[in-house]
Amino acid sequence: MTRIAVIGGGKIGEALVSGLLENGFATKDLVVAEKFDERREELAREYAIRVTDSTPDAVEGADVIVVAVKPNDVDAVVTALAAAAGDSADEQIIVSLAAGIPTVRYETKLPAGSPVVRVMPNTPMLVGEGASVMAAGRYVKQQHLDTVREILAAVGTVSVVPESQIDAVTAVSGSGPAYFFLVAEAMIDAGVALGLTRAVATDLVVQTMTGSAAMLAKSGDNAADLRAAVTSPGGTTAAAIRELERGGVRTAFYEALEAAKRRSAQLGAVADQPSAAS
Ligand SMILES: NC(=O)C1=CN([C@@H]2O[C@H](COP(=O)(O)OP(=O)(O)OC[C@H]3O[C@@H](n4cnc5c(N)ncnc54)[C@H](OP(=O)(O)O)[C@@H]3O)[C@@H](O)[C@H]2O)C=CC1
Ligand SMILES: O=C(O)[C@@H]1CCC=N1
Repeated sequence: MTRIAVIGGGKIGEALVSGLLENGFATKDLVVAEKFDERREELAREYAIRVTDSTPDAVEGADVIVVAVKPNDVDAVVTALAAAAGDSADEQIIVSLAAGIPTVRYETKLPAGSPVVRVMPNTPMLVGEGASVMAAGRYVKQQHLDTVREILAAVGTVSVVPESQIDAVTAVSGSGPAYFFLVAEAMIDAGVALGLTRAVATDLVVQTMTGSAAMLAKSGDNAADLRAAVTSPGGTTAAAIRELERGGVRTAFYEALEAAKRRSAQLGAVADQPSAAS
């Protein structure tokens, strides 16, 4: 089995570990490096995996190294990986989950030829329903992508795009769960305002979201047609949609996703980085 070291045991690191363990990966094949003492204890207790405070310790003997720290912490991790790389005889695949950080940022510091796969995952991988999108770095071969795909496929769908599209992917599916949670939160509050108990409103919203997503995935109809099918002439849905359109919901989504994509690009833009060609 592939041995995986996860650097950063925060929200997305935990979602990955938890999803992998739920889906057939063995505790002995997973190790997490995490800076924060309490968090280390929490992860070790919850998942019975090895958790260390040292990146060099975690990556020793790993086939795949997943970097799951905040974008600002990536450079420090890459420096540690570069120092540790000399100790490893075997090729290790680096998988970067950090929003915005380009593969070249790793490649310029790691030993020449290091395979770096940039991945944008999302938190539903915690329940095996993630959407992960991979982009290959300069030295990545098909066999590296196959290995990473096998890991991510245990926790959801996996697709591949050119790295130039990863900021857009981040705006759609990386941040996407937050948009749906926001809509759910607003609908639940609105249901409560109409007199439903919070428990009833929550159950109804969750099931309506689940059912709607299942219809989109399985019916073969597109979103516009499915929405039209709910909207009876002169009925309740038409009255509601008119208010949503008046509130600018559609424009708000265009603007929101543009802002997310822009922010992703900003996170990766560091003025003094060498160019990909150097
Ligand atoms: N959350 C999400 O939905 C998604 C996140 N991502 C990406 O995943 C990355 C992590 O995000 P998220 O999990 O939300 O962030 P978190 O802050 O929850 O987790 C990062 C963890 O890494 C720890 N850490 C920092 N530096 C090191 C280090 N050198 N060695 C070991 N551990 C370290 C942090 O500790 P401390 O807090 O003490 O610094 C923290 O516990 C980000 O780059 C983000 O862009 C991608 C897709 C979705
Ligand atoms: O908000 C963020 O920056 C991260 C990346 C995608 C989802 N969460």
